[in-house]
Amino acid sequence: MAIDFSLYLVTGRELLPPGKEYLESLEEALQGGVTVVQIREKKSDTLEFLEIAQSSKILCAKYKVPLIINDRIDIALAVQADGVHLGQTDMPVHVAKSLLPAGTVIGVSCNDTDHVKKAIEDEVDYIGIGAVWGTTTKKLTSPVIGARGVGSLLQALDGTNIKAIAIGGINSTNILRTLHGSVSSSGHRLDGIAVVSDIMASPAPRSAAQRLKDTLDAWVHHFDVQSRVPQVYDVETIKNGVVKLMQVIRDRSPLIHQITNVVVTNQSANATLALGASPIMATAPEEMRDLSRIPGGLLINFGTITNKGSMILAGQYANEAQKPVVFDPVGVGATQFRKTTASELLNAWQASVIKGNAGEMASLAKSNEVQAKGVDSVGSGFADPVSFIREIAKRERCVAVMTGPTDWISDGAVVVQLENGHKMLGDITGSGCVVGTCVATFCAGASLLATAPGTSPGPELAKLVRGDMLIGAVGGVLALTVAAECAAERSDVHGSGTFLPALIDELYNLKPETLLSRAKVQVW
Ligand SMILES: Cc1ncc(COP(=O)(O)OP(=O)(O)O)c(N)n1
Ligand SMILES: Cc1nc(C(=O)O)sc1CCOP(=O)(O)O
Ligand SMILES: [Mg+2]
Repeated sequence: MAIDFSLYLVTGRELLPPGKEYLESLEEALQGGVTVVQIREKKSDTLEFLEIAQSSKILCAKYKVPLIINDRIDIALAVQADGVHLGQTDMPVHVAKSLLPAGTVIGVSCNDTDHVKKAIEDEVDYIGIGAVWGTTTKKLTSPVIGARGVGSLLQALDGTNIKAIAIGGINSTNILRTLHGSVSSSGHRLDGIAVVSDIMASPAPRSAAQRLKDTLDAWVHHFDVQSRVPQVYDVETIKNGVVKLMQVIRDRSPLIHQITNVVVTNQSANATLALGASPIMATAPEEMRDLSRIPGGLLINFGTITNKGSMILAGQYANEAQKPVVFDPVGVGATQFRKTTASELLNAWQASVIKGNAGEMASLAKSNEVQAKGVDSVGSGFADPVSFIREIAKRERCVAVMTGPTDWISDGAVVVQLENGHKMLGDITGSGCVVGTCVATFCAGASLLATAPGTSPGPELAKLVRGDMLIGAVGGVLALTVAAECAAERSDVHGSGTFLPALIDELYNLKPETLLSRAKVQVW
């Protein structure tokens, strides 16, 4: 039997909120888009398990959704379930197969590659990979594996038809990260996610399921259509796209929420205003949820790393709201603490853009080709920056921006090379951080453009991060580097002290025609 595993509900009656009946909750979840249901009854005796399985089967049949039984072959036989789910210490697969009718779907839990190898030998139909994230629903016996851990188990399935579902702590704030982050380096991806508490503990299971399903459907569309048929970019498309975003930002003034470092807070806020957007430099965890609901973009510049909790929350809420998240891992190569924090953040949410200098990007890619010194990189750069930036974008499943005398930007397919800027940018503090601000502002513009009244965004735009993040990233870098050229040429600029205010002025007065005529863009 072919099962759609995309949104796999595993029941947990003990988690129902007060006043919610089990069958009412199950029916609402089915209406919200659950595609397969597993009955998991860890505390019931046999009769109660049987009755719950029977009543669930009737409801699932009404919505044409298959039913799977956790652990118990006898219950599966009694209710003629579509399948069983077995853990590593449950009945061995070959014994279960000898008892169950041919065609019964068999799934097993896998936590490491040996489990996956055995599942392949046993010719199971699917594996449940977990736990991805921490969960309070079940006492875990192995450490959580994170999205990247899922990817290495997925790779072990290459060349088989076995389906893969991730489980453990998945909810609407981390689903995007779970899906993107788990794609293996061979391109193997999940067939679905399994969820207990995000649906069962919800007072509104229909909308909880619907939220997850919407993201899943958009993900499948994005993966199947967008990634296979990448958008075609040429220099003119890019330049015109950037100019359009300049106008959108000035017309609609998106809110740019920035968690950044104390050194650059003031100039970042001023640069945002100069571009026509609205800055808010909020760091309190209590306001992260509210801010995510306002259209715009989020910049996380981890500079002095003082607000890690808020950075995690802000990114997760922005993912949930499908808003752009721009990550600037300032000085990430400088200390072990920075490296650990960067990977913690990148595991917690899905970045739309990662921006750094050569040293920072090398550190994220674990490459020794370019070294970092403090927040600066040393050396002459990468021998093959085109391949490097494309690979890091592919690996992180986002747009990657590497700044320097030449700026390199990629979405994993196309690579854009920019040759604008002025050496005086290196004479003021935090010019790299302000590039991050400009990128976040242009990405917010791209997000607003994709959802403007009168446009009809396809499902991939409506549900994943909205808008063209590549054009957003190029726009942010170009705006600042072209403004820097204009500022440096002014007769009232005598050194770094006069350069900074002139730079803000030039951003404020930047005209589309100036940008179009000065932009030095090459596409690879
Ligand atoms: C889809 C899915 N994946 C994993 C599990 C866990 O099964 P198991 O390891 O047998 O643990 P229990 O659920 O029995 O506690 C699952 N149930 N479903
Ligand atoms: C039943 C189960 N199995 C897991 C595994 O890792 O095998 S984690 C888990 C519980 C998942 O619940 P929630 O979605 O509420 O976190
Ligand atoms: Mg079990």
